[in-house]
Amino acid sequence: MQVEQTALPGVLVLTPRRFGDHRGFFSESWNKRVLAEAAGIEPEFVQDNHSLSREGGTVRGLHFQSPPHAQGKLVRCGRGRLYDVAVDARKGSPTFGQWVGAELSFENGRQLWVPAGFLHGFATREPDTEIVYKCTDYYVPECDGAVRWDSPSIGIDWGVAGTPVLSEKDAAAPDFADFDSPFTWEGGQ
Ligand SMILES: Cc1cn([C@H]2C[C@H](O)[C@@H](COP(=O)(O)OP(=O)(O)O[C@H]3O[C@H](C)C(=O)[C@H](O)[C@H]3O)O2)c(=O)[nH]c1=O
Repeated sequence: MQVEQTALPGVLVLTPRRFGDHRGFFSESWNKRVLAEAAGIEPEFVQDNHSLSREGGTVRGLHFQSPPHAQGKLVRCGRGRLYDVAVDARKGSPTFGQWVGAELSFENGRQLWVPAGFLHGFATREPDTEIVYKCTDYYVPECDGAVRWDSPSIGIDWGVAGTPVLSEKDAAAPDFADFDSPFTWEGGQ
């Protein structure tokens, strides 16, 4: 598995190996031991998520779950193409409020590791794009939160022309500047 650091320490781009043959390909999309040995992370996943976005130019995010149910996410694109984004929301972090993005697609097989303490969102680049991701905690609606996708104080370049397709929740989310993050940087990475 190829491991790439990003500008946000702790956020990784992972590319599992693909074994191609005349039928297509095989890939271990997640292997606990390989993740520990190659990337030095040992998340305990408890829930897999899968969503389909019918239109290109759909944005889902920026989302998080607050402690004690903060979620780390291992994200990949099952069909189509998307731009996946992580934002450091940990108070006191040297990279607080900074973001990174990576294009994930069925074709490139790339994944993004988004640790707990980071906001997560994505923009679809094609119709009928499917995202699948493993989470380190269960869905707890009372802890589910959102920040505006286009918060000027973050300044994410989503690569989306005009207003994206949004849920009502995302359209009404507060700006990052007005967001009292529940996350605190614990030093180290
Ligand atoms: C997240 C989640 C949602 N739901 C239910 C709640 C709603 O009735 C319905 C749609 O939920 P929502 O509109 O929050 O779905 P997304 O906009 O795709 O939200 C997700 O998108 C961003 C990119 C994320 O990283 C999060 O996992 C998550 O916030 O699924 C569940 O039953 N379990 C869950 O884990």
